[in-house]
Amino acid sequence: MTLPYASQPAPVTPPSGAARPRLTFIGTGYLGATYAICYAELGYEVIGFDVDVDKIEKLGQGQVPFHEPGLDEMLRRNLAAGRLRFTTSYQETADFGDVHFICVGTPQRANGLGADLTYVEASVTNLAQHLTRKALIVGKSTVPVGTAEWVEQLVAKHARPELAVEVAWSPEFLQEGFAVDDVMRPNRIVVATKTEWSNSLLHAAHKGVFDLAATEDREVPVVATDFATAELVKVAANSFLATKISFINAMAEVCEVAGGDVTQLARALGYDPRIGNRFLQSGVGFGGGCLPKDIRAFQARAQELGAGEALRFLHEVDLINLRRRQRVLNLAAGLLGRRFGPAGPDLSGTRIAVLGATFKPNSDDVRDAPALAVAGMLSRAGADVHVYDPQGMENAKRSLPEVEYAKSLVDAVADADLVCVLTEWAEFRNADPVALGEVVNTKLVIDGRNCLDASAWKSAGWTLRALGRPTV
Ligand SMILES: NC(=O)C1=CN([C@@H]2O[C@H](COP(=O)(O)OP(=O)(O)OC[C@H]3O[C@@H](n4cnc5c(N)ncnc54)[C@H](O)[C@@H]3O)[C@@H](O)[C@H]2O)C=CC1
Ligand SMILES: O=C(O)[C@H]1O[C@H](OP(=O)(O)OP(=O)(O)OC[C@H]2O[C@@H](n3ccc(=O)[nH]c3=O)[C@H](O)[C@@H]2O)[C@H](O)[C@@H](O)[C@@H]1O
Repeated sequence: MTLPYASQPAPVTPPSGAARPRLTFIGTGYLGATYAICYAELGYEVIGFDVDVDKIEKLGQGQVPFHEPGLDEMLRRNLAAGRLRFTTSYQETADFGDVHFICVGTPQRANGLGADLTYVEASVTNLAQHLTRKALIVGKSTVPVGTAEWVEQLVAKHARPELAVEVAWSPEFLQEGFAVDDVMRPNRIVVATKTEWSNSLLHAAHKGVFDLAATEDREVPVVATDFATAELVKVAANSFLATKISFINAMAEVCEVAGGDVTQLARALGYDPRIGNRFLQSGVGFGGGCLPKDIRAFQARAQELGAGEALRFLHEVDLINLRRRQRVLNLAAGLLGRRFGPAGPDLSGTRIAVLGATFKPNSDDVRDAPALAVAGMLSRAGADVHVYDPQGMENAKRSLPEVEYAKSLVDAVADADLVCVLTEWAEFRNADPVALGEVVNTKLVIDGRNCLDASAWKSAGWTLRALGRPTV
């Protein structure tokens, strides 16, 4: 059963008796910590819970354990105001919350394409076992369709029946790097509730967002739907975004052989409002903790449900995307005049600067980052690789220890035979090609994100190859 959501549901008294529902966010990674902090900023009393003791200690001391613009100051302000705290205690969390948002990771399974739901199972089971009064558990993690019903069964099995604990689903669409604004000013909220009570309570839990929108003369569209649709909206959205990126990268492949310029092609496409100009930035492809794993998990789930054929194109989307990484390796080898053996190109004796490690700028997230993947491929081909990233160095060192890490952009490019710009940080876009030209061995650059001013680099004497564009 689906219930109307946006249209002023009846007021509800939260089980804690507080005026506004008390919120908990279970899993304080990129999603949960951002939510906990932003909802405290909106005036809610909030607990962030995680099993990772280090993370919780850091957050409690006012340090956001990842890079997200605007979040640090907001964390400290809300800790000081007493609206926000962090804990590793399920009991404290269960005793406090009226609405518990499940924000734990759902990574790709180690032995397959599907989503690993271990953390969802552990967090829901433990929370349910510790509840001592009625509460609403809301799934926010990205999950395979059918998970919400399974979570309901877990809750029924592990929570005391007389508490009548309820489950709702509300997937999340925030983009790292814009997370604060995306949470405070979402472009839509999708909810799936099954009773008047959960509908009213979830509305109250989102009211801060609606109130903020009203003060700014905006509205937040709400789509109220059933569990399955809510789960599917999320993976459909990420699949669409991934497809759009792979579409333009497929065009880049064709431009490369036909002599076209994919950036001009994208610009021309984007003026058509039916297509739109966003997510048409071609380059080394998409990465991160979500798009790659979500399109794979979606295919795996569709296969299980007998609809594998419908999503076969997502396999192609994935392949186009992964080919971009290989393309940078092959281009590097070609530009450096290296031979291709049966195991790929031999880059031994070359020194290559890789600028960028994170999956995109304004983030320190290196999960499935194309830049770091290419750095690894270049290194395995024998190159002496020096990586520099403004924010991602610590995570990158843990993820890919076998390459060198430079202290600065200039250190990275010093004596390089080739520079590869693989994440479009402003520091790289605005770098002075004249100054860099003085420290490199050869003025050869691959623009893996179509982010450099080609004419400025050319005037400074560089040979620049951008993916999907003619050489300058
Ligand atoms: N990162 C993003 O921008 C977005 C992520 N999502 C989805 O949100 C979910 C979380 O993603 P991230 O925050 O990026 O992952 P993350 O890996 O940064 O954070 C997950 C957190 O869950 C914690 N955790 C694991 N087991 C737990 C347990 N039993 N109890 C409590 N905490 C536990 C981990 O310690 C970690 O801190 C995923 O399903 C993801 O697909 C959805 C939209 C945006
Ligand atoms: O489910 C999630 O976690 C999130 O995944 C993505 O957000 P995010 O991973 O933060 O990053 P995006 O900005 O979408 O970028 C993803 C990747 O695509 C690449 N990209 C993006 C846009 C583009 O035009 N071209 C392109 O190659 C980026 O460099 C990056 O590697 C979605 O945009 C969010 O809506 C979603 O909530």
